[in-house]
Amino acid sequence: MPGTRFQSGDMVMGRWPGSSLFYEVKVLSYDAKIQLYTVVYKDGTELELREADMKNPTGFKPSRRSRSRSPSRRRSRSRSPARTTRRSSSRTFATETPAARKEPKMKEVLEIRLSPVVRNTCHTHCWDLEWLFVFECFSAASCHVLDRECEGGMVLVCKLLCQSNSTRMHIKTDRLPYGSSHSVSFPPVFAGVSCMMLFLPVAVLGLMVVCSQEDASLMSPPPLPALDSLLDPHVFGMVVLWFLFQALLYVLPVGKVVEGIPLKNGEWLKYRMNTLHAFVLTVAALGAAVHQGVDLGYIHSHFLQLAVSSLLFSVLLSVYLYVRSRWAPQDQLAPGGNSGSVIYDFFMGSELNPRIKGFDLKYFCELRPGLMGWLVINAAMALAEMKLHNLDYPSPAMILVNCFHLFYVLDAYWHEAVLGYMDTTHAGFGFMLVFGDLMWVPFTFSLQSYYLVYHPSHLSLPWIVGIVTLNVIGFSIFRKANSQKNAFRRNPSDPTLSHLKTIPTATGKSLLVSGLWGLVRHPNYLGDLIMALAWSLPCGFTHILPYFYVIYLTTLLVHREARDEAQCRRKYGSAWDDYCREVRYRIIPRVY
Ligand SMILES: NC(=O)C1=CN([C@@H]2O[C@H](COP(=O)(O)OP(=O)(O)OC[C@H]3O[C@@H](n4cnc5c(N)ncnc54)[C@H](OP(=O)(O)O)[C@@H]3O)[C@@H](O)[C@H]2O)C=CC1
Ligand SMILES: CC(C)=CCC[C@@H](C)[C@H]1CC=C2C3=C(CC[C@@]21C)[C@@]1(C)CC[C@H](O)C(C)(C)[C@@H]1CC3
Repeated sequence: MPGTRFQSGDMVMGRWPGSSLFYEVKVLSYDAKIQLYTVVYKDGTELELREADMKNPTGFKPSRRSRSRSPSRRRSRSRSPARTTRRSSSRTFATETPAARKEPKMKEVLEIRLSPVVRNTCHTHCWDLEWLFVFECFSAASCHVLDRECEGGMVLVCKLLCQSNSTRMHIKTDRLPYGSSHSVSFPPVFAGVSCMMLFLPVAVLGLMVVCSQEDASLMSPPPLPALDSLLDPHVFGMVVLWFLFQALLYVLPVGKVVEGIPLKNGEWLKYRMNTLHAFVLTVAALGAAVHQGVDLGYIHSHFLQLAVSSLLFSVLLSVYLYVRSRWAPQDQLAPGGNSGSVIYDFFMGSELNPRIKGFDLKYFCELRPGLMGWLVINAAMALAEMKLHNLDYPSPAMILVNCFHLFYVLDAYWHEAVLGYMDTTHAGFGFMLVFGDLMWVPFTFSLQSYYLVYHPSHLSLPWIVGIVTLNVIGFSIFRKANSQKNAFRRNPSDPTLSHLKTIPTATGKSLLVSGLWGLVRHPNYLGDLIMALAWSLPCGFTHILPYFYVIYLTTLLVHREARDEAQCRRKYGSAWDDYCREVRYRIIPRVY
């Protein structure tokens, strides 16, 4: 490349688009016509950079900077955001301009997350493929697609223009920043999603049927009753009534209104926090109904019918959600939420936070009809146990299970916890979550109390004390970890957290790296799993079925952890690798 400042093969420092961060790049070529260098970053991203955005590596010195802003946190080991990429003894792979040193300013860093989703099953012509690009920008910077290079109908490289500084980027789909792409290949997805939609409801019903057998063995499941005997219009009416009653409580003008997550268009969603009020009013209403002669035993005697009606209701609600999502504006869709496959979008959900006026369907379903229904079912099972075994009081095992579950749900209500969780902020609201909230949660989470109705379990006092202690330990870890993380995300300078060590990341957010978050990378999952075990133990060791919840939660959280890990690696780059090196275990110390 005669006459140019940098030659092909040179290792130089290149600015990451939209940010003030420089990373080591290799010069590939120079286009004299447009006066741009094509460079490749260490993670494989190819960009076209202007000469002004490239510097000689010798001019770079590692910056010294405290890891945290609060004076108390400054005591902890210093680490610059340069550590978001690795450093060698001889040179600095990334460094920052003084402007980026104050963490709030680091919001200027642009994080690009591309989720290409094929919208068309036709793989023959590349222009038949539409792509959905999800950009998570921490500044007003945005990019638009200039062009695509395709081969065999698949997009290989996307050419993007970063509007904030006119940088052009070529992003290879197999080399997205931090190596992630979720291109959807339809035939397997279609089959997988269809199987899950059939399998999950049948599994719930199967578990319920086995639970009511004397030999509650999964090895000898009895046949499912005929579907028409399970579909009862009266029961369906009760399910609809329950949903509407909870919806009515949700819209009551009590409880404070808080801001949740910002939408892609910068708007902040508002949520009314009145789950505890709703809980108290539900208990009062049920108390009044029982006083008026309503028999809660109906729930036990129509348990399967209730589950089937909830399933039907979930399907209808999901159809409504799918249909309305077709008209939803693009900026209200979940990442990857409009894949073009009916079945996939129906299952995963397209809209992120579907609302009817201010009524947030996802937030409502996550916390109310299902979780509250779970508690009511538990109470009904305690009554059924007393009736079946002629008891004055429920058994200690039943009391323990009821109390643990009640405590867990009240904790969720006290903290109105779901706003910052992955499902609220990232997942579309489709059949999976609707079914999860309205059928899976109430009818599988209550399996332990249902099991105890038919399988009495005698607990000695030391055993009771041991189980309660285990639950307290699990809950303390779960609560403390979630509260610390939430408080830290709300206010990173929170004085109550100033004793904790943190690692800064290039996005401007830091990661907690000591205390519970220094023990394992998901202490909140650990606490949840310990609690799950404590909930199963009162049922004894005769059958595996009461341990279904632990098995489900372990599977779900291990999968979630992997998904979150991939997301965090993409978001935080090698700062996340640093965190993983410092905190080696994911969920269980020294085991996993
Ligand atoms: N009972 C049940 O069926 C279920 C219960 N749960 C429970 O729900 C709760 C929430 O779970 P979930 O939403 O999956 O995940 P988390 O609440 O753990 O959220 C993960 C996010 O936390 C942030 N984070 C990760 N590590 C750190 C760190 N070291 N310091 C600061 N922030 C960090 C990252 O987001 P960012 O950096 O962007 O803020 C990451 O994406 C858990 O307690 C879980 O056990 C979950 C699923 C099912
Ligand atoms: C198999 C299948 C269809 C799974 C769907 C998953 C859902 C059942 C769960 C996904 C995340 C959940 C959370 C809770 C309940 C289960 C679902 C909906 C939660 C509301 C329970 C109470 C907790 O305190 C919580 C608020 C932390 C929790 C949030 C995640």
